[in-house]
Amino acid sequence: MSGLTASSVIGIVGGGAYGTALALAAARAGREVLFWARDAAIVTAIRETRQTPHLPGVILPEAISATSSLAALSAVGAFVVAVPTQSLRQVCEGLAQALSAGRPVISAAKGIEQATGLFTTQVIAQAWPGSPAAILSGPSFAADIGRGLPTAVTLAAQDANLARALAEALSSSAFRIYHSADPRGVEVGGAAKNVLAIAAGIAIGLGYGESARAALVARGFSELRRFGEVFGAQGETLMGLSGLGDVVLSCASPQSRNFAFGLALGQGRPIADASGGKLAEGAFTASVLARIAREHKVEMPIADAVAAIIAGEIGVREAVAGLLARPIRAEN
Ligand SMILES: NC(=O)C1=CN([C@@H]2O[C@H](COP(=O)(O)OP(=O)(O)OC[C@H]3O[C@@H](n4cnc5c(N)ncnc54)[C@H](O)[C@@H]3O)[C@@H](O)[C@H]2O)C=CC1
Ligand SMILES: O=C(CO)COP(=O)(O)O
Repeated sequence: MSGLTASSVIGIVGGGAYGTALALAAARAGREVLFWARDAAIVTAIRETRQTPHLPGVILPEAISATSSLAALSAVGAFVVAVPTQSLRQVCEGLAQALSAGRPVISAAKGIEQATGLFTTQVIAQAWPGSPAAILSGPSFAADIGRGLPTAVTLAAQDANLARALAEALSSSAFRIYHSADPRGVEVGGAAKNVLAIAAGIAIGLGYGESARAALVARGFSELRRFGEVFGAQGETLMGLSGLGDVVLSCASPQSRNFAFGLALGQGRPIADASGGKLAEGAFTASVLARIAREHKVEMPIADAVAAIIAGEIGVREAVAGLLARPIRAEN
């Protein structure tokens, strides 16, 4: 069904932290891996030292070969694309120009495309027509995967058999992949959790404490669930690894770049340098998430507040005061 065989090479597209971690995971699953990075320095570093600055201290096995040529990926059996959501279309268009279509493409990006409001599997379907799209998402820091710590994620595709084949091909004892036929549910969780993690970081940065964080996480998850329902996401998916699981991880740990970005905002850092140069996907997804919610008349006050803060329309204290002043209502 997937065309994958035991000897299929896995192509990892995206030279950053998560691409490197997923290359390692695939190699640990017994796969030969072709790792594509735009940045030639990353390719050289891997070839010469078996290391990259994105996962310091981790030695990459020989099963991982690195290249900066898209054409070199021609023999790959399935692709994993691990680039920022807002770059996904451009990268997939590049793949479409360089290679024939038809092989599965797994998105590892967590976000919504700003210009179109599309989820990442929809972007892949448009940018590389004829290549079945899947999504891999769930609570998993690249550094944890790099260290071989136990991690579990969800891989979803509309075709349940494809999702199962891909999950089996990439799983190992330390990196367990559950499969699902609810890609939209998985994508909603991954995109919305980043916005929620920024909100949780802001609350902690402001010194509002753990009770406030728990309240935000619970009310934010309620928003995520309402949003997911509009897109036909299954409740079990939203309550699973890619939804609740990733909300729990990302809202709890400064290791999350989104949480750390919110923390810095709460501590008074200006928006322009609060991310410390790191990718905080939620900062790009907040406005489009809030916009789509408004269009579908889904109430998402926490996402709205994060979007307004990032747009510079409101300060963090004012935003929290606005949330606390909302009318008392039934919990659901
Ligand atoms: N780092 C992590 O722990 C996790 C990251 N993710 C997701 O993975 C995606 C990528 O994140 P990271 O790898 O962590 O980010 P990163 O910032 O470490 O790396 C991003 C990579 O994408 C490349 N890139 C950006 N635009 C490109 C373009 N137009 N063409 C080619 N390459 C381009 C950059 O050169 C860089 O190598 C994000 O959506 C993130 O939410 C998901 C789970 C965990
Ligand atoms: O998605 C992640 C963990 O599941 C990584 O979170 P950050 O992108 O916030 O670092």
